[in-house]
Amino acid sequence: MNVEVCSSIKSVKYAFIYVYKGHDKQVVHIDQDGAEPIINEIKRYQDARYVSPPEAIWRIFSFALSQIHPFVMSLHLHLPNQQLVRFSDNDSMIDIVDREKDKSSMLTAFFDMNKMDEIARQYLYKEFPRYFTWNASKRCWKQRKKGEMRGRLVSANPAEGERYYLRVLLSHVRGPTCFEDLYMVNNVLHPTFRKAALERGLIETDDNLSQCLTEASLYQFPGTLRRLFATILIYCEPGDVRKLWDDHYNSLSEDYMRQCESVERVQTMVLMDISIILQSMGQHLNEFDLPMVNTNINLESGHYREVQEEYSIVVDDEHLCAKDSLNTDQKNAYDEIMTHVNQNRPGVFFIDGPGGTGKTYLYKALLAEVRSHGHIALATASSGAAANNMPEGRTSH
Ligand SMILES: Nc1ncnc2c1ncn2[C@@H]1O[C@H](COP(=O)(O)OP(=O)(O)OP(=O)(O)O)[C@@H](O)[C@H]1O
Repeated sequence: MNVEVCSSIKSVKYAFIYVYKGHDKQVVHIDQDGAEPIINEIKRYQDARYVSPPEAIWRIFSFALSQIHPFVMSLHLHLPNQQLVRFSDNDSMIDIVDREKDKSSMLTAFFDMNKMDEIARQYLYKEFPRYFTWNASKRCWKQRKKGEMRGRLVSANPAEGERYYLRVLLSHVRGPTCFEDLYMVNNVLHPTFRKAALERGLIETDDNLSQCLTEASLYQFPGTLRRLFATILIYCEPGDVRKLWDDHYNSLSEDYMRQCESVERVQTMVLMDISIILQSMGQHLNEFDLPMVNTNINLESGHYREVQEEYSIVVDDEHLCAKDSLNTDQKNAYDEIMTHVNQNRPGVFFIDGPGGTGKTYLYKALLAEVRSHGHIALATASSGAAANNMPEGRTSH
């Protein structure tokens, strides 16, 4: 049995990736006899997914793939009159606009409930599903009698402007009965949610931006966080960019840190990623107070980042020496496989043996040998636990 111990919410983020990333699959390409196939191994590796027998059985029997307890409800977030409306191709535009039902959303119904019910006013929007149930057909909230539910306000990026500040306000203001209540601070009606949030002291410092990154780092992966960081630099004008960088560097570089041992190289890779995003938005890295990119580090030798990562694997001396202590069966397999590698001949080998007979030991010796010659050896397994047994092993999906 594989047991995963999650010690922080961040570990949970990685555990859940398997639930949400979609099922495994395999891509097969059949070439015509005699035709010289064009093989792009990297693309194949990126595209190929694999349906393992346990997963196939699990799906054939329609066993549940995941379960959530307590249920989490995602709460609508929209600006005034910008709620989502559903319609079919044949509906007339006038009917769609006039349809009373569509004027009500979870958010406006939350305002309506606050108007009617004094008790409701003590809760934040995100706390609402705990005490009220959402009736989707009648578009209204009703007092909860049983069951458990948590609310999660859908995320908003600071680059979205007003929608983001509306989210900030809804996360702090209890009992609003309409959008105007959120624009209103100390009896002054402000023209924007941003101004109202500022007046309430919710966004007066970079704390707010830092909080946004901290919150995002709980469920977003480093690539998305780097995009968010670049977006913040451009649209949110943080006062102290270097502090924001220092405080969130670990989250921004989490993936590269796992793949690469050189601290300087990791930093350069993160900065280069951010630089590319900034350039796509018309700005340059050197306009911000960020560490200098070390131009001596060449990241361009491979077209694909995956190639770069594979080349940067450091081979363990112990694994390099393993080839000298293989037993006879291991040595036979090793020689056969290495002969194919050295003569550049294709081949598929199946190594079988009872538990503890040295299969992984052999893989380590093979991986070290191939990698030490500057070649790429992809170590994959169908489960995370098995992949972890091999140096730089990965789960194949
Ligand atoms: N030729 C060898 N010389 C020294 N130690 C070895 C050799 N082959 C295997 N071992 C050791 O034996 C133990 C079991 O080997 P290994 O983990 O490779 O087995 P396995 O077949 O992969 O097992 P499982 O199927 O349970 O994963 C390990 O501690 C490994 O270091």
